[in-house]
Amino acid sequence: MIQVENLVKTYGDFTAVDDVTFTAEAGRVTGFLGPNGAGKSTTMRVMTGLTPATRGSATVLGTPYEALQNPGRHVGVLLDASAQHAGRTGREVLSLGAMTLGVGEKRVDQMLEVVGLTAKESKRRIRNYSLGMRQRLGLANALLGDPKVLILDEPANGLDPAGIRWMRDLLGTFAAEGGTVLLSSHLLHEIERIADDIVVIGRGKIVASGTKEELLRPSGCLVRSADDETLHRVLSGKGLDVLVLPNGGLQVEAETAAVGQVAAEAGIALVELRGADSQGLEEMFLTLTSDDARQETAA
Ligand SMILES: Nc1ncnc2c1ncn2[C@@H]1O[C@H](COP(=O)(O)OP(=O)(O)OP(=O)(O)O)[C@@H](O)[C@H]1O
Repeated sequence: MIQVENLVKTYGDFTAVDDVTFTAEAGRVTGFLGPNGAGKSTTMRVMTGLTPATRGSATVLGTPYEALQNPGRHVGVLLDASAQHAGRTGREVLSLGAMTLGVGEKRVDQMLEVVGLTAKESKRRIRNYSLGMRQRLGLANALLGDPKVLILDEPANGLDPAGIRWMRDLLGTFAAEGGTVLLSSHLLHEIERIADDIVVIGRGKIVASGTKEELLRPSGCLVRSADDETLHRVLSGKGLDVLVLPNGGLQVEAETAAVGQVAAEAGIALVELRGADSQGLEEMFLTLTSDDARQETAA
């Protein structure tokens, strides 16, 4: 389990992580999402003892990372697959890791097999690895100490479709066996498939967290009428949240029966009235972080 409580990280007068609280539970995969610069990597760096917190705390298995004895036996970390020593071979990196952790060389062979790096590839220098191969090696390194917790920053980056599916299965099995997985990713469709729980961060603050089902549950209803403008005014007048949909019609945070009643009282004929569809993760993410995302502007 990972617990982050009221975590604050400032750089000078800039607040990168602003009072962040969430839990990644054992036996579950938690997706950590946010636009560029939202504070995901900074939070993960604090969790893994690489950056000190300004205030608040992050604990892994109930203990701050830096207080864990032989942390690699408890927590597998992959924060930047490109940061591995380019002049070493994959096998050398894993062998050194195995020595530090006090696990045998046999574990190196096992992990190479788990991540699908062949004996020949493992003897190549990392500078000649593709990004996907570096990710696989990074994951092998993270798994080396047979940890209970995995903290992975963009692990799917650079993996081909088969690699992404392989990683999904691997992390799913790890969690099913009682492990805790926290992973960040910009691949929202992937997160939607793999994550049990989702935490969304925007400009250093948590903007949503909960189970995937809770967060993606449809809410409210869709209504189209002969006079949407008047209907909008009447519904808003009743204190209901109303959103004008780009392709016509309104989304209202209320039961269909209540909306029908309001429309009838106002004498507005309805063309369509139904429960809202479940919005996908991408839609939810863009809605929640629309204020925080950088706008891509043409030069
Ligand atoms: N050492 C540092 N000094 C100053 N500012 C920093 C430092 N590290 C991170 N930041 C700033 O903190 C903010 C959060 O950065 P962070 O890398 O955590 O974002 P992120 O959510 O991981 O983004 P991305 O999706 O782009 O990887 C950014 O504005 C970044 O510029």
